[in-house]
Amino acid sequence: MTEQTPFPRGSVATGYNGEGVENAPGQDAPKPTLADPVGSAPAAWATEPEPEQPEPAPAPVKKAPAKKAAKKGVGPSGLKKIKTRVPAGPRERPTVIVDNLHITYKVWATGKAASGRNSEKKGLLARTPALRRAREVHAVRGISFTAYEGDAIGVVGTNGSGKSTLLQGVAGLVPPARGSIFSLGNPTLLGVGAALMNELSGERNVILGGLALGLSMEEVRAKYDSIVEFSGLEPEFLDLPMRTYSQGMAARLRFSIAASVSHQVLMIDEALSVGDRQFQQRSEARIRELRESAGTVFLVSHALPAITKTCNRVLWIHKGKLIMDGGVDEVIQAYTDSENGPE
Ligand SMILES: Nc1ncnc2c1ncn2[C@@H]1O[C@H](COP(=O)(O)OP(=O)(O)OP(=O)(O)O)[C@@H](O)[C@H]1O
Repeated sequence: MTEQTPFPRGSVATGYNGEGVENAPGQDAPKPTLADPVGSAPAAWATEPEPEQPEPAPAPVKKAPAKKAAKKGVGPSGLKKIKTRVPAGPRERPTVIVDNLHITYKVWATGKAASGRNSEKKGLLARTPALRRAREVHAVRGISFTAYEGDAIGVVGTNGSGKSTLLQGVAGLVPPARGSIFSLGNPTLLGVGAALMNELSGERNVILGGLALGLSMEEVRAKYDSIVEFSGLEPEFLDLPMRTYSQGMAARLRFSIAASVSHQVLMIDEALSVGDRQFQQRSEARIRELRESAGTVFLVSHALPAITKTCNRVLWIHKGKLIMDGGVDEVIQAYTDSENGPE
């Protein structure tokens, strides 16, 4: 479990110079230009930087073996540092600016979260002080990028590299430890775990989900048939509680509800991989439409072909750092070729 704090909202990012972004992944990415940080743009929110904390004493730097250190362009993680230019595209207006974002989770060594003062005093752990030391997982380490209207951004990386955490940060579900996130509108995160009500029928969940997305009852009624049709669920299932659905069926319904409205920023975390082939094709086409309607779509997936077909840009994350940000072909190629690439 994570330790969460209320997520401040408020100021606004406008006037960003929307040119191609030169990115030295995870390290020397340029600072976004934020003119008029408070006020006049469409509804937006931003995290507020935390008050300055004294920097902890630097950990002793482990020297890389002489042979490796001599290898030009290779960072301490053993990954080749690659500078890329994000391909010129429909980059008029930024929709998401992530500036030097750090996200940490605090967990007890036993796997229990540091959920409150009392948890220290309760149970067996209280008698075994060595075990109940909190551990910090630094899941996102200084990531910076800017997303633009019309961008469909694939996010790739091995298991545990920080992809989901990054999207959860952008969605405001986990607070940044450091850094800032600026966004137009409220980014919608569609994950496999996104909550619908298991005890309610599919039909009720379509209505509930539509209302939760800000549609009026009339708009939900008008979209109802197309949502059900898109999901491909047999009509008889719509009367049954969601808990009787398979994981794939539930994921299809969730995607269909979320994709029925245009989002300024829609983030999809592995939700596509659970549907069948036909549904995946429909979903990929819908992502392209959403992107064309000037929204920004983020797609976290281990299915590289899905990313190749739907995205114009890819972020490669490794151990919480942005390794590469660029066009689909070059990033997928570098990721696939890397020893830190797909398992
Ligand atoms: N709720 C949590 N509490 C503590 N640690 C977490 C939590 N969620 C993720 N982590 C840790 O943060 C790191 C990044 O995890 P994250 O789920 O973001 O990776 P991912 O790239 O999405 O992985 P995958 O491809 O397996 O879904 C991992 O080390 C993981 O163990």
